[in-house]
Amino acid sequence: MAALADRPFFKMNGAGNAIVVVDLRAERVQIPASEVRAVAARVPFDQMMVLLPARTPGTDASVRIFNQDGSESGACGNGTRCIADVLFAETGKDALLFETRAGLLPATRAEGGLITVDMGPPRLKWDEIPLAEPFADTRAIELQIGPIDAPILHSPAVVNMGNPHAIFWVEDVAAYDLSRIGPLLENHPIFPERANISLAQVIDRGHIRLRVWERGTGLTLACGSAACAAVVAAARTRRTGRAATVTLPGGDLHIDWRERDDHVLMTGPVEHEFAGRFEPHWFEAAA
Ligand SMILES: N[C@H](CCC[C@H](N)C(=O)O)C(=O)O
Repeated sequence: MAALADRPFFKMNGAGNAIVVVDLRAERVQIPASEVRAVAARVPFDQMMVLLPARTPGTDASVRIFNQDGSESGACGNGTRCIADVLFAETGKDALLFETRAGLLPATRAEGGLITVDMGPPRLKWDEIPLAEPFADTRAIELQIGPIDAPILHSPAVVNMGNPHAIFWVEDVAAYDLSRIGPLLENHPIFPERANISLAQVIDRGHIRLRVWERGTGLTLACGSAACAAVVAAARTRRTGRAATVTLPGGDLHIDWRERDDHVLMTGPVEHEFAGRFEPHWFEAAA
């Protein structure tokens, strides 16, 4: 029988980012990519967050984060807020610590029912992104698409927030066909682990508008780690300060790149949509 068959799940969203939450803390289960894709075909999601038994003392759960195509991500800010909301309700705690492939992520309650996740420090060296070749300055790397003398997009900033991001500065985020450009850039050979691709428009020193093509998933209404990466990239080039609001198609996220410890804090909403159970027959072709 499929590992996920018959398991209960929650469908939620974080600022519009579509999240499925599966709680497997009672046992340690292997989840084949084919089963992740089988779920995505029935309950469309951007990420599936799988809670597994805590491994490190002091943590509340370990988490695996799957994209629609079955690939894994080290970080998902919006999904982490969703699982925090589920565990806040279950445990009555105000602070939680999750272990992901990218490290330990603390989550806390914020004002107005919002939730804050500490996404840790950004990684900014070329081999930490990772890029396929050395660049001394990741604030703007040499990369462009379109005609050589009239590029459609060029010179992105690159940031690793537990996952790889490229941010292209544009005058108007709505002026591009991101569903066509996104896959070309996601799979560009400069990104050996692929990348999440963002178009960012600076509104003012405290406000960015963002559209994201997510690695392994595609166009999304919101991507938390991309919002963090955009503010880091903006602050590094003095486009904004270290704290800014990021407006995504699905809602607003508040990002604060804390001076004291270099950590990036992301605050935003979560929403419960429905609960369900993965039907065994969904996985028949996935075996
Ligand atoms: N939506 C997520 C990020 C997903 C990133 C994933 N697409 C990858 O890096 O493979 C967020 O809120 O941070």
